[in-house]
Amino acid sequence: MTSADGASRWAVEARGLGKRYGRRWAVRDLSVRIPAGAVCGLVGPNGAGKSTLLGMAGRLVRPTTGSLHVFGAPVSAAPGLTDISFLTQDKPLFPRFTVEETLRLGRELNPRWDRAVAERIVRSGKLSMAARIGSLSGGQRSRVALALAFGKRPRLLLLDEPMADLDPLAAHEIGGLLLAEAAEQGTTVVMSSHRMADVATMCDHLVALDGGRVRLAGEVDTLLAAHVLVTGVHLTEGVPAEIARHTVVESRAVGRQFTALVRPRGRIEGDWKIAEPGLEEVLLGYMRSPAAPPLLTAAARTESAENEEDEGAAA
Ligand SMILES: Nc1ncnc2c1ncn2[C@@H]1O[C@H](COP(=O)(O)OP(=O)(O)OP(=O)(O)O)[C@@H](O)[C@H]1O
Repeated sequence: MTSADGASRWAVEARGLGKRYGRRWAVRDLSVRIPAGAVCGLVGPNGAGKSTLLGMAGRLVRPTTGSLHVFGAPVSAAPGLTDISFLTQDKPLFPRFTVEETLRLGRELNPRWDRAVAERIVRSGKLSMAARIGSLSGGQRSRVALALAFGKRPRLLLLDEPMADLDPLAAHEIGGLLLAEAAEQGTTVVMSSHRMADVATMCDHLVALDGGRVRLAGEVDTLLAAHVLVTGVHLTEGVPAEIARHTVVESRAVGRQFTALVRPRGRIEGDWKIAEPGLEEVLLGYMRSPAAPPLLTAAARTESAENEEDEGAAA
């Protein structure tokens, strides 16, 4: 879909997207949208397919099946090259270059180079422009790599675990910087992370993968609002009938104490305590329960999937 000014509303749109390595699918039959302007967390256990999806959007990995559009154009189309900046997990930089030489290379390679943005990111870490990359700590290198990525002024910034080697203070500082720069430049950010706290504080959208498939996708607030935590006393085996009427993502009983993560289809009857779950509780519930049906909010569903099961507050 394109908006009135001709720009696509969707930064990323995958339909039936798949990537197979040998006989094994890393990403399988994936249909999902990420709106332009979103800061989207890409989460899931090791081997879920996060890097593969980022790699396909960043043109480092060629899809086996399906289609992938970035801002409405097929990802393979040449004109979009400068629109995308992809920071891979290994954050490749030349160790013998100084910070200044690294930024100069960024300027020479990128026609839309924004020197002020790149230098601001570097200077806010109190890095010397004369320091060699090889002499920097992991976190300091991450900062230079982010400066390069933002200096490109991409419309879509793909970050593969950008906070992985940062201490909590640096992660907090770089996270804030990233959000401020993204908001100022209108950049869409898709970042993979295992750090739920970062995702919860930074991201307004979420795509959760497991086994190469989407388990949850959409606005964080809408996804959270679609779930409740139900607790109470239950004397018999199994899920109580009044709970089983709803979509039960996960349930467990310890003694007489019953707990369930539920996508309610209307009011939950009975003497149950109902609470709002946190993002981590929802994500862990889906990761522990592979049989629970996936949930994509209306904003995340592609048209081909729009007639699929409609339930809960997220529909
Ligand atoms: N180049 C490759 N060759 C063969 N298999 C691969 C390759 N890249 C990824 N895979 C496989 O694809 C699956 C998904 O891997 P991917 O790196 O996308 O997962 P991930 O979610 O990013 O994991 P992590 O959280 O550990 O970084 C895994 O089973 C992995 O072994």
